[in-house]
Amino acid sequence: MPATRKLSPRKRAKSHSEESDPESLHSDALDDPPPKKRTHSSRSKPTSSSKPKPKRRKRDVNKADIEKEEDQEGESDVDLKDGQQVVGRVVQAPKTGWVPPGQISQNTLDFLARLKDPACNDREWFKLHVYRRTEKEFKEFIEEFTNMLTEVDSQIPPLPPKDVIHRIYRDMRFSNDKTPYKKVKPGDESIIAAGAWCPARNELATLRNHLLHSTPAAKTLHTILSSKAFTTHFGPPRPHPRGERQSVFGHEDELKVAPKGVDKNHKDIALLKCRSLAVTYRFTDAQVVAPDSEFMDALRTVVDVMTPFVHCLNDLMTLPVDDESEEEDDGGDVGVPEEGENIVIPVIDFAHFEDGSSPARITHDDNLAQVESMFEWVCAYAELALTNDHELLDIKSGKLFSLPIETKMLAPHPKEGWKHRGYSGVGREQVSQMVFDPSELAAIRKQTPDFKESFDVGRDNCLRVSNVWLPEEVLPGFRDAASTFFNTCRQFELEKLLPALSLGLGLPGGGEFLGNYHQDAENQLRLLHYPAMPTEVFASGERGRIAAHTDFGTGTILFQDDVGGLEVESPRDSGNFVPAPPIPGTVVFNIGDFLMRWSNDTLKSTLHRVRAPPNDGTGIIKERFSIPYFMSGDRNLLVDCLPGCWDEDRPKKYEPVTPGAYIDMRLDANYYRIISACYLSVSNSVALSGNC
Ligand SMILES: O=C(O)CCC(=O)C(=O)O
Ligand SMILES: [Fe+2]
Repeated sequence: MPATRKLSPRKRAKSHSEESDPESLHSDALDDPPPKKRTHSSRSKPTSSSKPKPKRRKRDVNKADIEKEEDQEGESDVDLKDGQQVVGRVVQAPKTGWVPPGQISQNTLDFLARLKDPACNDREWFKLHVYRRTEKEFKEFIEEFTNMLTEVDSQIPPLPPKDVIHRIYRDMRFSNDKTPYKKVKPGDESIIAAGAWCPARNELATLRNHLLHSTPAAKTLHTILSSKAFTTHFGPPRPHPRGERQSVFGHEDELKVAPKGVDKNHKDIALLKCRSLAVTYRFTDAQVVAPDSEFMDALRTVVDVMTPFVHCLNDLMTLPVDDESEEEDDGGDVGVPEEGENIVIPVIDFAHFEDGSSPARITHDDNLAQVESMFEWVCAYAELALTNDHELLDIKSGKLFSLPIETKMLAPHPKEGWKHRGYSGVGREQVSQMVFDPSELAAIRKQTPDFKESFDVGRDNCLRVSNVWLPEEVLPGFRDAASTFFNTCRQFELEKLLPALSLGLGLPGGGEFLGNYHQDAENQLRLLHYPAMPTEVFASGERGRIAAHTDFGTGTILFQDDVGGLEVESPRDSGNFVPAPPIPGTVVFNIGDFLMRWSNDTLKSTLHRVRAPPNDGTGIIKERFSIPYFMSGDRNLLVDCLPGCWDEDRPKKYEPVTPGAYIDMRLDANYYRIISACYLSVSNSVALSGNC
């Protein structure tokens, strides 16, 4: 409730001196205990013996406000004795709505919110509305917070609140904005942040040196950034596709190009471009003012996750890089697991899935456990009874690509980029990972394109996109074999894979949930050929057969021959690619970006790439054949976050979207010259094999 306060001459003198010294406007100085006695009389103008009006009464609007508020409160009458004048009115803190020490009240948020209003952000308003109570509340909160912080992180010194709370006064000397107090952002924008913000030059150099040499500390950083707790709070360990904040990425000071002297294809280039390595966690106002110290508990959870990150950064910025432990990262040894890595890509055995015409169920508990474990993994091998059709990979597809180019061009990929059917020659497509900025795309496209050719096949009788076939006499039986292969994949998708995923995610409908969204899917089977190349082409390590990317859709089943070179990023160690070599009788399944979005990032799409296999001494890197089968949801069904993948603590991160709109957006980024086939990226690969 507002109250007028009379100031004695002594007080008034103090107030006058405060005008010229913003620091003295601190609430402690101003908001003295209320006068013991308040008198009521008509509000007096200063008497002739009063001192002149203070200069700072510069804004009539405030005067009017004061009068209005005083009148409203019926407290406009103040008996002024000689020598007294009203220099301001202190608005008392609300009487209700306060909370026990260690919590934040709505009163405090309201006060901070009003500071954002320029009409309030002036000294007069501040003096009149200083809520000493709010400040006290915040100091008590910080005291509790520091106790919690020092309990969780023993490296943090227990400093008193006054030493850690920022002053609210702005330094206006060099600013056009002359509002004196910092404007906090009201409305669900409270954050806790941790990390290294604009580290000094030497510290940044040391940190980058660790990354460049893949030191143990750098590996620890990757492990932390990719850990489940960290990604749940701060997002996947890679830059956001639209440059937004995600994990440590997306700060304004990030470099656009590689730091001087650093290879732009370095596996840690995204981290090397960061100048600040910091993460932020946001709380809604409702969370901040939640009763029973819920907010402090929530902060503790986040601090728990942040602590190893902070310790690791301290190491990265201070520990010298041990020359002995330097590992040259020339990219030439990709495909060979690093020593001590011991990474095993699980094999998911679908043998226990029921067979039959009705949607398959998982009938074996162990099997369900395996499916669940696949969610923790980038890439798993699962069994799929496609071994017979596999000959298509070796024979038909081999024959197809050895035809003369003029013959292959009898089934050209349509000019419309989105019609992913028919033949695309070497260099038509270059896979770019989530780059949507036109200038960046142009730069990527200037690089030599991926050396591969492809033939895309879709479902027969699709009205929107028809297949483009070679004349039958050119390659007899090819059309039949490719269609059969497509149908086998489709059957596996509907009867085994989608039910397994639905059950593994605990979706309603007994395994049928995801299948219902994949009824007319315009999936693509892509026959891929990477021609043999002289070793020198890959010698620098800068070029691979296909650049690191994630696939776009629900997921991809990927068949590969025995040449090798496929690698997937370890889910626990961002930037660390591990080989996913062919395992006889299995295929690889990867989860795509759309399913990641659909599942509110519960399932992670995983980066994969194809590097040249190690040099076998012949001077030639062997050709490679592979066949991805890209699965995507029904184009026009609007999908919202999957049930069970969001709740109050895990709010939905994405707007509903149709698979069609999402994939079109991704595909736009991928093709150049003659735009060729659809490219859906795989992550969380599962390899399928055996006798389901
Ligand atoms: O050739 C391969 O094994 C990988 C192909 C691939 O990732 C893709 O086409 O999306
Ligand atoms: Fe892919």
